[in-house]
Amino acid sequence: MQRNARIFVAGHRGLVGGAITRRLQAEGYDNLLLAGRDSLDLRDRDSVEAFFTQHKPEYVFLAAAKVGGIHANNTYPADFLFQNLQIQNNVIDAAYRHGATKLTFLGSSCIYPKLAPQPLKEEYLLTGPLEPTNEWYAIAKIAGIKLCQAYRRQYGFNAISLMPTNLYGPGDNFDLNNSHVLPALIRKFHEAKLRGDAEVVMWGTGTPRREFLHVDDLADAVVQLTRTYEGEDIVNIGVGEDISIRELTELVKDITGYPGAIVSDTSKPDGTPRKLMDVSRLHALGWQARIGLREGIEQTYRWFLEHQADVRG
Ligand SMILES: NC(=O)C1=CN([C@@H]2O[C@H](COP(=O)(O)OP(=O)(O)OC[C@H]3O[C@@H](n4cnc5c(N)ncnc54)[C@H](OP(=O)(O)O)[C@@H]3O)[C@@H](O)[C@H]2O)C=CC1
Ligand SMILES: C[C@H]1O[C@H](OP(=O)(O)OP(=O)(O)OC[C@H]2O[C@@H](n3cnc4c(=O)[nH]c(N)nc43)[C@H](O)[C@@H]2O)[C@@H](O)[C@@H](O)C1=O
Repeated sequence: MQRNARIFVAGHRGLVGGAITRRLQAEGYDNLLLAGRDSLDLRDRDSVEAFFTQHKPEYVFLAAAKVGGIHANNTYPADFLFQNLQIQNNVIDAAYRHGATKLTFLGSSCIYPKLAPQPLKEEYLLTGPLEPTNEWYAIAKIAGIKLCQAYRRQYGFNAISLMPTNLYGPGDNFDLNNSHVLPALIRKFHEAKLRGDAEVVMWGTGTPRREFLHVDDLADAVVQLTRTYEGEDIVNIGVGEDISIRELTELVKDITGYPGAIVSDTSKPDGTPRKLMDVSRLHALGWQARIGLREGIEQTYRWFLEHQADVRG
């Protein structure tokens, strides 16, 4: 990937797209194509076609998607399935037809069966039923993986698919209903501390286990693998360690300095009991996470404090 290559980061205002953009800029890539949803709605095939005709990106990072936590996934199944299929179909097909050198597609750990053995190996894809709260999103992501594989087999298009674990970091969505657990907890504890609330609500039982990767680590892995990995097989991107939601809640409480109690709302879904990535393929490709969870949450909390006025949600 030459420093002056035309690189389209789709979704550059999001958590992941923002981190990939920062990473590329820090490495001196100075020909980034950064059209936001206001000027380019990726659900619209004609607009995507016009964009690719005009700009002919050589590299495409597909980090635009309809994204949300367990509640959003469960509440808007049609949006998660249809919009994600539209975005990825339009972008992957246009990238191929307009001669892109490479496309990097991002899936998610939720593509694996709900009760798959742990840690989750890449070959467990399509071996069992999905978690019901996010099966719509997972089906779209699986279709994206398969589209990349099919275009590689039939047309020789160099599309790779990377599967990040749960992510967090600067630029996250801090909406209390639609975000993922980590930004939601940061905001809940911070606001409860300011208001002097006696308790903070943790959704579900606290027993599910999740793995969390800082988005700057993710961006590092995505850029490295885009440079070095060419293959049909998907690659997990994670840390290889997990934590229970109860332990995570205690950790965020400690970092934010909230003195009150934690209570469970068991009317909210737990989702998948455990999602721990097997990262042997990733390690064999020469990449390992660097940012520890406590350090990463502390840094994200500082970012939240500095940007509260413009956080999403
Ligand atoms: N966050 C996580 O924990 C994980 C994320 N991933 C994957 O990483 C990718 C990025 O996720 P993340 O950064 O967290 O999500 P965000 O919601 O933070 O960002 C998504 C981006 O996509 C853009 N977008 C959405 N719809 C459209 C559209 N119709 N046209 C143009 N742009 C659009 C959004 O624009 P706008 O701001 O205008 O809405 C936003 O910039 C996704 O593929 C997701 O599946 C994978 C695993 C975990
Ligand atoms: C990345 C991944 O993200 C989603 O899956 P998820 O991992 O289940 O997502 P989550 O971060 O929202 O929740 C993790 C756990 O945490 C608990 N929990 C406690 N308290 C809060 C809370 O306040 N907010 C949220 N959101 N969850 C909470 C919550 O009940 C659950 O047990 C997918 O839909 C899918 O889209 C996907 O790929």
